[in-house]
Amino acid sequence: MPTSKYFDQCPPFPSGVHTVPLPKVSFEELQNGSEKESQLLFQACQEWGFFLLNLQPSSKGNELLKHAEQMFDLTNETYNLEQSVLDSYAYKPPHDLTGYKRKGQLKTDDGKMDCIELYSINQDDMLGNRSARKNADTIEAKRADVRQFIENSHSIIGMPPRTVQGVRWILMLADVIFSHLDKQLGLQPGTLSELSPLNEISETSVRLLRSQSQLSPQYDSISLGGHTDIGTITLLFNVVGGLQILPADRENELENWLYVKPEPGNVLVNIGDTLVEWTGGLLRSSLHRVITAPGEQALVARQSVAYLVRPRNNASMQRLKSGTIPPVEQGEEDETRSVIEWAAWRAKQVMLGQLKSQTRGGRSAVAA
Ligand SMILES: O=C(O)CCC(=O)C(=O)O
Ligand SMILES: [Fe+2]
Repeated sequence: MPTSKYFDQCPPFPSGVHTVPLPKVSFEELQNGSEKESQLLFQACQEWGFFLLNLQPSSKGNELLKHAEQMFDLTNETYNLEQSVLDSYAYKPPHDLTGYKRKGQLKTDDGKMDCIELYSINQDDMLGNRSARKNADTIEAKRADVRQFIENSHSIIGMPPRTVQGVRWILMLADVIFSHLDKQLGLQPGTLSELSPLNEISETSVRLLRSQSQLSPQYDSISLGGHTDIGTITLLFNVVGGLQILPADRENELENWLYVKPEPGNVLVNIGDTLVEWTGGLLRSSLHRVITAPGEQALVARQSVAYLVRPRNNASMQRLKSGTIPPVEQGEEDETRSVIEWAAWRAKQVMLGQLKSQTRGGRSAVAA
């Protein structure tokens, strides 16, 4: 979530709604190599597939919060554009998900249509790894800010920063998270980072999301249907509530979903399906969705910013090998497709209704 500026502008998250007791992991402790924090992170990735990462008081963490705030400003500027202008940057599913998706184009769990707008910005476009796309003017004007957001986020997750002005901070986050996951999974240091380098083509994106305020809120209205993220890891910044997680052992019924309470100074981190595949189901990718914000928060527009990390397109989906990751057993099929082939197959399965989004993974580790 960004710094408190955006929190101060909206009504408080109400008490009395059911929230997920998500573990809070300290980024500074992870940077310092704390084994306790490393284990907390790993357990959260197994039990919930989600955790809150407290970016304060780390200076690198605070830098990321400032960049996230710039992305919130960019979201505001972009959604202030005329509808016809936004529509001229429309995404082209299923092959090209970069660009703008207006509300009402996706079916939600209850058979109704979504009410969220998305604008996806392609990482390679921002970093210059592929020829530049023409994005909305607001985004074109802020290419340097977006690059900076990507670089800083990436470094927090786990990719060696490249000397591209701006993008480095988001990448730093990834570096830290992946190095702890490498350790807990018994992988060689650098394994996960090397699968997602910034200078190789991937489907990684920065997504700006917005749903409008409601005058007479319908609290059970689903803005974005239940799904898991397809990539490795997602960093999600939000201020207004509405994000919900379905705990692993629960049926998909309204009362079973739990809200995530946005916390100033924190970023929400979640595991995607690729890490479930690579770890033979050791890590969990949880079903989540967006519903009308609770209480008075429904009366204001809701925006969020997601950094959705995908591995390089030519990486393999094959299970990683270590003393901790369960080996492929007899009768089990090992995945041999590349990241890009697997993603295309999966998108097709979902479109044909043959693959239902559901929580996956969370299996116990083998004794090392
Ligand atoms: O807006 C949110 O809080 C969630 C967005 C999300 O889950 C996604 O973009 O994949
Ligand atoms: Fe998601």
